[in-house]
Amino acid sequence: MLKIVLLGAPGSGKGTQSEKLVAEFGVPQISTGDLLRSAVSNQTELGKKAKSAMDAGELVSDDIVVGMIRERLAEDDTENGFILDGFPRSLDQAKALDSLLDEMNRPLQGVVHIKVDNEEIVQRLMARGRSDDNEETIRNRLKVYQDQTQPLVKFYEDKGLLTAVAGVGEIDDIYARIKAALPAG
Ligand SMILES: Nc1ncnc2c1ncn2[C@@H]1O[C@H](COP(=O)(O)OP(=O)(O)O)[C@@H](O)[C@H]1O
Ligand SMILES: [Mg+2]
Repeated sequence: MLKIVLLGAPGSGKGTQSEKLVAEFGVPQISTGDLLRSAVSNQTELGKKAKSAMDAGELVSDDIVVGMIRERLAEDDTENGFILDGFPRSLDQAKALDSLLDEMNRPLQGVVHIKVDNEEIVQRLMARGRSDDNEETIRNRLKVYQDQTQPLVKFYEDKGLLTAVAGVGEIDDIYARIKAALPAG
């Protein structure tokens, strides 16, 4: 059983580290960014609504992402847990997640905060070069992260759920730190 949130700036390595956790623990990674990008490329109604916010590096509306998470968590493969990547991204989303997990009687076990400093983040995102990774969007996403997502550090700290790990160095070394930070049970 592993029910965790990976918290960290865009480009902090949440996706990379999730893949390794998925392989080892056999629970799915749930990435709102990946779900949204797939909705955009499939040109669904939801994708059409989300696209402009994504292109601008803004947050997509809560009703869209919370609805997506609600549906995804209802699927059978989350029976043994989940790794949330890129959600929650604001206090409102964190509170929505709390009540959702309450409803389902599946409380969160822990939150791992992958810490990488801003300069390194900008370098990584510029190198990644996804369509929502141009310089202006990157700058805006970092601002959105600082304003809206960073407050989650305190929110989860206050709940006694947060562990921070250094997100720099070799991927395998970071993974070892994350494993050491995982909640027991
Ligand atoms: N929880 C969320 N709430 C609102 N918007 C989101 C959320 N997750 C992803 N998005 C949208 O999708 C974009 C890409 O997200 P993501 O793939 O998680 O980026 P990264 O992995 O670089 O942090 C975000 O900039 C945002 O527009
Ligand atoms: Mg990601």
